[in-house]
Amino acid sequence: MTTPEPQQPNTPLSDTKLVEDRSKLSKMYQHYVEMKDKYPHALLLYRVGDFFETFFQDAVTISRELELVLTSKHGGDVGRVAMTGVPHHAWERYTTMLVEKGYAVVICDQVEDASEAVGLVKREVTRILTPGTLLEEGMLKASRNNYLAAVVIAVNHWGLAYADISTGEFLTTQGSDLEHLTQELMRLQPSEVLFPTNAPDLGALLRPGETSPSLPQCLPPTFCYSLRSQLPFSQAEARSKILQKFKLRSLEGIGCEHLPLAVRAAGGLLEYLEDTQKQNPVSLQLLRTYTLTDYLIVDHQTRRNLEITQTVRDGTFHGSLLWALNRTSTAMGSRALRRWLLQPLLDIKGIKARQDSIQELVDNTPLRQDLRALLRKIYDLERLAGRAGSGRANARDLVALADSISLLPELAYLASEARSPFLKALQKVPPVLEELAKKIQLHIVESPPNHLKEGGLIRPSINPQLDERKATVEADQQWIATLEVDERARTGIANLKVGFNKTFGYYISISRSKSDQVPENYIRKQTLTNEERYITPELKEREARILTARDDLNQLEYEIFAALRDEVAEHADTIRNISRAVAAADVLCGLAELAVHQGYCRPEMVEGREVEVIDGRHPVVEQSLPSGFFVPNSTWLGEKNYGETNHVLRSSSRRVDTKDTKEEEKRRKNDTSYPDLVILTGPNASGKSCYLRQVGLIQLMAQIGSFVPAKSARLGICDRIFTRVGAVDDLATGQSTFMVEMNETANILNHATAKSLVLLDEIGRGTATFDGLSIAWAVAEYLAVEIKARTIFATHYHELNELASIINNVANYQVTVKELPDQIIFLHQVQPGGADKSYGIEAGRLAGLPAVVIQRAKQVMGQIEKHSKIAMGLREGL
Ligand SMILES: Nc1ncnc2c1ncn2[C@@H]1O[C@H](COP(=O)(O)OP(=O)(O)OP(=O)(O)O)[C@@H](O)[C@H]1O
Repeated sequence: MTTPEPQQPNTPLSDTKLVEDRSKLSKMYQHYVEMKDKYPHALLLYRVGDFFETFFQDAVTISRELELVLTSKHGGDVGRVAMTGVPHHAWERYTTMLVEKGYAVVICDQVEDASEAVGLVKREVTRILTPGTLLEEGMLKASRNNYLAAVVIAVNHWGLAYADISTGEFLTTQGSDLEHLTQELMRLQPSEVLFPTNAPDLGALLRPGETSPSLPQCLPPTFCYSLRSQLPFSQAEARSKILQKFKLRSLEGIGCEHLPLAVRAAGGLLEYLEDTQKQNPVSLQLLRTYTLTDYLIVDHQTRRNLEITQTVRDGTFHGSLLWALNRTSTAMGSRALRRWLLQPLLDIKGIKARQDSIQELVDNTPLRQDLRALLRKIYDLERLAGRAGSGRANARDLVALADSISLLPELAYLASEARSPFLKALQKVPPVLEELAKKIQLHIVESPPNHLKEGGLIRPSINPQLDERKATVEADQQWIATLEVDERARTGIANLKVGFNKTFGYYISISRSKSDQVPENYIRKQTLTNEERYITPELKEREARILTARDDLNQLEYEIFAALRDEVAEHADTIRNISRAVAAADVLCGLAELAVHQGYCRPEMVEGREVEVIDGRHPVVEQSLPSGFFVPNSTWLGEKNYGETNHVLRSSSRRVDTKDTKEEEKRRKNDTSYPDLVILTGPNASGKSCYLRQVGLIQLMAQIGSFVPAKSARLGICDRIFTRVGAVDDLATGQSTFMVEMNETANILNHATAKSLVLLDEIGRGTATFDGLSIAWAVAEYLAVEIKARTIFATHYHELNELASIINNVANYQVTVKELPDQIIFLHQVQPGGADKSYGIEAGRLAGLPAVVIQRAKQVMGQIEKHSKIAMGLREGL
């Protein structure tokens, strides 16, 4: 903790610690400092009239972060205090910016009417916002979950729990390999991670990039970490917290009774939610335990290299796989598709169930189109239920919820003939929800205002007391409305007006030239340049009645609304269950639409290891190129008898033409023996990387149950997909390009199995040619012989083509080009055989290297080739 520097005289106080004697502060600041003491690590927004003000150090931080003017205000006998503020109606916008920057924000609001307060206005903390505990619509991204995670690490084991309080999801797991914990956090991309510690910075929220010695190395520094006390994370505390929250007697039923670290993480997370959401406890679904091995493991590198949710180049959504596949119609659907893509399945039955639904929707175009048209009208039921469940929904939320629920019977009707289980799940709409929707529509006006305490929410004839109060207010308002006409007639003053302002209430306004004509019962209240304002005792009496009646009316409306919201809250889980079914149906409708429009096929999922793709395409590049420009390519991998039956592909470095590919395809029909490892060679920019990624993406798409961009496909299940693509310096951790490459390669060799799919692009490039080639050779050999993982190894080391003649389960493929006398044409076709040239100089020419450099490069290459003994040496030596 740093000691504050002494303050210069006359500069405003910018640190509460500098206030030596708090009694010298004015009353309000004393209260402010008291509150700030309770939340030293958060920014405190303190309501003063129409503003949320911040003082002392928070004012300095906020003015810097939000680029607001830093001013100061008299704080009592201590002099001036640093201050900045935001208008109260805009708090959500400013808070969102602060939370996005990784700050926790505490809202301290006025909880009594300032005009009725005796002494200091009563203020209380009404909301604590941290990155992982947001519920407000404007603060959340519709297309992705907002996860809060909790991590507990003990010797050789870890526990991880996570929740999205806006949708109610709550899951926990436990593992032993710390690498898996890191990967799981990278998959979830939580907005905030809780970590128990005994360190003195307890209670701090570390923003992304900020470090603390109490955080273990395996936790990626890219997230926000809230450092919490150990106690709620202890086994006994955590267990009882879970039992109490879900009214359970044992954890056996939810599968974590024997997973102490999973329990500790989940309990600690619940305690944090209780602590930060005191005013409105969040509603969560029953905790679920999951196992990492239930899903295809796609590590962070691979997810990045395959550009699943964002591109590598600039991190944008546009150009990612999710972008190419997303045809969903609802926010729930787009979140679900994202989750599916980040957690592909291993279970063939589960995959086939999704495929069956897609097939049904592909075959039945009217059903697909009708469902999609209806889904587009459905709001985010999942998050609406979440807000209602924790008492934060406003009247517009309830109307949106009711409108969406009332579309569900129509959805059920459309799905009534459906055969596949995912669509059948839409067939049952719980009657209680229909009743609830009707009740909301009956009670709340069609377009209610945003504010809940200013009336205008409830329809007439719902509550006799409410109608009565409304009638009184209306009668009095009517009296005032006719007063103007009556008084004009009575006084003969044609420009007499009745007006209202906040300070004086109702008044009668008369131009000064007519002031000698005012009747006797008028009492002068205010004189302006051109007019005089008067009141009458009767007018004031009416005014008092109107104001009190209106307050009562608004209060009663609010109470009726709140009771209705509580009723919705009781059914939050039911709404969420049906919204999960809607989300899944939406994803499947979208995937079916995509399959139809992009000409995808249903892959046959098999128990074996084969990866057989006929005329596959890259799902993203295909959509980015003009129609018909993408050249489809086939893939054959993963059948163990390869070497014994195959002779064609083992003839290395052979150039083949299209006829050979056709023959190869014909031969393949009767022969299921495919290599495990393919050495893929070809000129620069010919399409090797694209092909490599295409194979990975097709496999991944198949394991989420989607159809795939190919003429046909037969695919065995993969346990992991690994990629090693491109070379990027990891400056943040001080690792060189080559070290990053070697670390990633080591990870692959240590974790890949015969069921994995390994995609390697140019291993060994970042070092001297001999070292690089030797490493590449040894890595390929290890993968083919020791692990027998299905592998595509793209390389410019043509020497590796020799492996095919030495190892049975290795084959050579090349991406072909057409060579003309003074240029090459990229055919982007993958064919059997190995390439013997890279045409790198030609690529340099196309990129615009000066002609003299190209000329000189050709000369140098001629000489090097003459002297090179690399290939010969390897052939003889190995
Ligand atoms: N099958 C294909 N059909 C049409 N265009 C393709 C195909 N494959 C690749 N391309 C185009 O060729 C470009 C180069 O492809 P890619 O980056 O895969 O080449 P590469 O062989 O890996 O090159 P290098 O060895 O220099 O890394 C891509 O940007 C893509 O637009």
